[in-house]
Amino acid sequence: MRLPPAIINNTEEVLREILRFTGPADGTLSRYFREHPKLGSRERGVVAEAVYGLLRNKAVYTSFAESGNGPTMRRMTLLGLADAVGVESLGGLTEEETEWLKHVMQIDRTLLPSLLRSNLPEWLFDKLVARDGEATALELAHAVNQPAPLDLRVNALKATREEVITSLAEAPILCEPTPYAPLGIRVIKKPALQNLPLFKNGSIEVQDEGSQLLSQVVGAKRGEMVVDFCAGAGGKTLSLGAAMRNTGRLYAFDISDKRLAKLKPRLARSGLSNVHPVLIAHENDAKVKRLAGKIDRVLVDAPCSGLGTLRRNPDVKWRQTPQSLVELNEKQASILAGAARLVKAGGRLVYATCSILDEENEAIVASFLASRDDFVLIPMSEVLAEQKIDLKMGDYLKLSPAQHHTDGFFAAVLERKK
Ligand SMILES: C[S@@+](CC[C@H](N)C(=O)[O-])C[C@H]1O[C@@H](n2cnc3c(N)ncnc32)[C@H](O)[C@@H]1O
Repeated sequence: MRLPPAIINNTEEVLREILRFTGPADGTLSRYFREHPKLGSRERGVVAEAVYGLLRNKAVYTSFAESGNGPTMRRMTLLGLADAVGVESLGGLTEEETEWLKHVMQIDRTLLPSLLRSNLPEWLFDKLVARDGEATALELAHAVNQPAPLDLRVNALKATREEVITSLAEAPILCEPTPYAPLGIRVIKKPALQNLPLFKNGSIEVQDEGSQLLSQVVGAKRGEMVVDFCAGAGGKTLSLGAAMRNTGRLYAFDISDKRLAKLKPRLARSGLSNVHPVLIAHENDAKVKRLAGKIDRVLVDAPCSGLGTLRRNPDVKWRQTPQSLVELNEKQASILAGAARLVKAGGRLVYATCSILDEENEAIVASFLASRDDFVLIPMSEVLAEQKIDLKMGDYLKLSPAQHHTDGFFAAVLERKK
């Protein structure tokens, strides 16, 4: 069935706003849908798919849109929509538009110049090529340009992975165990989960396999004192609390009360009672200093560029700049130094990001270690062996959408000498 012609105007309207890049695309899209309640669920789905497709392929679509006649933004919109539903499903096109769309959708994109084909901003593509070579950079660019699968984590306090898989199959929801994370499940299509009893009773949470692995390398155990220093809405807090079997004490620090507020209902579902959310003003807050030298494990899931999550947030690549990276690097180093004072002798500090860039990852860890001879790096290969995770890594956890089919994550484990 053809889509109503009005959907082109809706998509163009929201796209115009999103392409100003004044805030995250998902937030703008949700607000637009709230303000346009008459859009049905099918239409919303199509608008969202077109917008995300366009953000993923913005470089190529901009160059296509510059060919042909008429306003560029309309042609960008048509490309996003044609990609989402096919040219035949679009109503309200002129004959010329139909012909033009059919022509550009057939262009062999593998023949385009590398930078254009990567759909990355030039500064980022150049950085990746300088580090990995052009072929690997293009492979990564291709992998981050695909939509992410939906991964779930089983809450081991409430169910086993096998029980959840059986129960999902009855729904029926097609899924399979994730290859590396022992409690992960990859859902084949993307059903609405919110109303499933398994979700309501806290047996499952949505969490990318990479994020699950990152929590696991923290190695939090029963009865320990643990701090999740940048807890946000608590994706990793929940997995750490479950790994501690709801014992010990887990502090969830963050400077954003909005994000910590989102943790509350998730905590209620999870059945965890060992988690203490704490709003801090900054990394040197007196609440941090009071716990100095007392903590067994500290996770710093640092604020970062988010360039490892482009599969979910394709707008991020157009919103980050070399300048914003410099500012993030200063913050990352300062948060790591602030969090380090919490760690007791023999305790561990885990520095992590969802970035694929060395300057947010290895470089921050190297400069921390250069100034702190009371910390040593524990090679990730050892940590993974301790955790019985079958993944080949060197000193660091470096997960890549191209190789591991997770979001791009980095983690380093540092131990305070006894
Ligand atoms: C990558 S996000 C955390 C995601 C979260 N750990 C999860 O798994 O869902 C980084 C978080 O760091 C917080 N943050 C920024 N500056 C901070 C600081 N100085 N101290 C503590 N948290 C900070 C941000 O509010 C944000 O929630």
